[in-house]
Amino acid sequence: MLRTLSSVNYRLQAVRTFTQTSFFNSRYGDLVNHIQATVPIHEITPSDLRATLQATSMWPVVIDVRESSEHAEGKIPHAVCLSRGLLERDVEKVVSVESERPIVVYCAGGMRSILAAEGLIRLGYAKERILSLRDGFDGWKKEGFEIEMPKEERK
Ligand SMILES: O=S(=O)([O-])[S-]
Repeated sequence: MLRTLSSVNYRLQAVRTFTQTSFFNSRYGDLVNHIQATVPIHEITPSDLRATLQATSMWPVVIDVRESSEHAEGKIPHAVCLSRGLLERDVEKVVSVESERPIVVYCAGGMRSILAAEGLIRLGYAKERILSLRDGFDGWKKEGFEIEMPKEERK
């Protein structure tokens, strides 16, 4: 499905159902699936996000909602780190509710970002602006796309 979001074309992915794995309990999966059944949150693939970041003059705001302990493995270039726990509190410092810029949220595997996206919509961000990165940072890495490593901390 191709959808126009301001000047940016996104190929939106069909809503999918998450099945339980050893990484999360079934209630967590049920919660994510419930959001996808009721809201739902649009997803973008790593390839489509990369193409968008390379092609468009209207970059989406990319927000990394992983915890700081997960940043050692790097992040998507230019992404803003705002962990899931601080997202609703601090997101307006990064992008305003009134802005038309698309927002892509990502986590490690693509589930927490669904919850994060729902939180943004509840805050008042237009649903049409919000995308979750399918398969998250793991999917981005698997494609072999660029990774920005954290700067060495000064001692
Ligand atoms: O929430 S997660 O997909 O990063 S495990």
